[in-house]
Amino acid sequence: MGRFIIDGGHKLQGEVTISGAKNAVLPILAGTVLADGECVIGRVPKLRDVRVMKEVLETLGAKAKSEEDKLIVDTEGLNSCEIPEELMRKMRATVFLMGPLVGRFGEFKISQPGGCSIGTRPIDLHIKGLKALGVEFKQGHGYLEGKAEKLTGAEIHLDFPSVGATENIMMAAVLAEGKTVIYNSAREPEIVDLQNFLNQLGASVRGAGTDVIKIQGVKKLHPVDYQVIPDRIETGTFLVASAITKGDVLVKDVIPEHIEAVIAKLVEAGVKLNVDGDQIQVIGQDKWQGVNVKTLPYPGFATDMQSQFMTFLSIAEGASIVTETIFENRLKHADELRRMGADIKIEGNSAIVKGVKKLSGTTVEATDLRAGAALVLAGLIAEGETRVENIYHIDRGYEFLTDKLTNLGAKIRREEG
Ligand SMILES: CC(=O)N[C@H]1[C@@H](OP(=O)(O)OP(=O)(O)OC[C@H]2O[C@@H](n3ccc(=O)[nH]c3=O)[C@H](O)[C@@H]2O)O[C@H](CO)[C@@H](O)[C@@H]1O
Ligand SMILES: C=C(OP(=O)(O)O)C(=O)O
Repeated sequence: MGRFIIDGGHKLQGEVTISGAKNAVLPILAGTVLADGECVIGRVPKLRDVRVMKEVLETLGAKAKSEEDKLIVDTEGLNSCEIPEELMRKMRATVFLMGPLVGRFGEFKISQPGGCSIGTRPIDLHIKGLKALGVEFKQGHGYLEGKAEKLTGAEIHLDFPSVGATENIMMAAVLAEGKTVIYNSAREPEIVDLQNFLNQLGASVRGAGTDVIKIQGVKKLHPVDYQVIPDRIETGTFLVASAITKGDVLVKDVIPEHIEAVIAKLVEAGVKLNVDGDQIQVIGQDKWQGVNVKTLPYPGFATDMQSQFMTFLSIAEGASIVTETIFENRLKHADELRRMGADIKIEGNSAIVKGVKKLSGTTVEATDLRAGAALVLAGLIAEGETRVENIYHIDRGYEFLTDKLTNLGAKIRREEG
């Protein structure tokens, strides 16, 4: 399974460059199916989820090869619309293939997607949206089939601004006949990135970044070169890593507007940050205050930063309340942080965190991707050695994590087996 072994207590210092965004590149790679030919996607992070997406595309008949930080995907030879169950189970983002496959070929066959154990994560809103465009669904033993003779634009009201449902509907609608309007759409930066990619392919999508997205269907799309946005969650994780070790780190190649909510909370807690263009300098402080955090859809505080922030608050001065409103089971890291000496009590969907003076190293388990990141952060400041088990979760979302942290002065190594 593999583990990280961290010797805590070292200040992080220096510069770190942020990789491409996992949550932007995955729908974009799925979206390459829409264009018949070779797309060159740039700033592709080397992550487990990206490798799975590449394997899925190859299973469908596409050719995909990596060149430095590029992934070249040729979807001309695509000859299957069925994703095998063992690949579906490997990650959540396989579900993004529904929209592109039905858009280009009028059909798909998938099974329930995998992903982090942070909640039940139904796909009813994806299905509702695709149905509105004309997709007929058939559910069998462990599979879900979708077919459409023709896709027709529709007005779709999402009950919740689901990121994945918004993306799937966008990708199905670009080749539908007529106009689609998605109301209460998700506003995350990754949606804007997908809109930009689709429009370069020749689609007509407007409004991403707001809660109404309008898509005018076109007849055909063509392949392009495209570069994905930097990862705002990796950015936030390194800001916290610097702050929590009282370090002094320049975080480079970022889009600060994408993590304003995290920056605002760090500043409220007393961390000094200098934002300058696409760089953020974190100036380490000896102490910081507890603050309350509530996760919300963008532009609110991202659920994907909640765990890492909880580690930060676990050694703040005073108490904090962390409330998780997006996923119903995303506070599991609290148990592991408690093993390291944190004082955290769970009440419903909130964690009451009372700052302690120090954490101490022990063996802890990553229960999901960001919980794993939170434990790595805890390991960086803990007294003694921390062993973070099940790091395959962390490999889903952080490129070159040990190298990046080691370059900043952390003592972290990976042990396989
Ligand atoms: C690959 C990717 O981009 N993953 C991100 C995406 O996940 P994902 O797209 O799965 O997240 P959603 O925005 O869809 O989910 C948010 C909430 O809506 C619920 N829901 C969602 C769809 C649906 O059909 N029915 C339903 O009830 C979910 O269970 C969850 O409680 O956005 C999340 C919220 O910002 C992030 O944490 C994930 O990192
Ligand atoms: C929950 C996450 O990812 P996914 O939706 O791919 O499971 C995440 O990136 O924190």
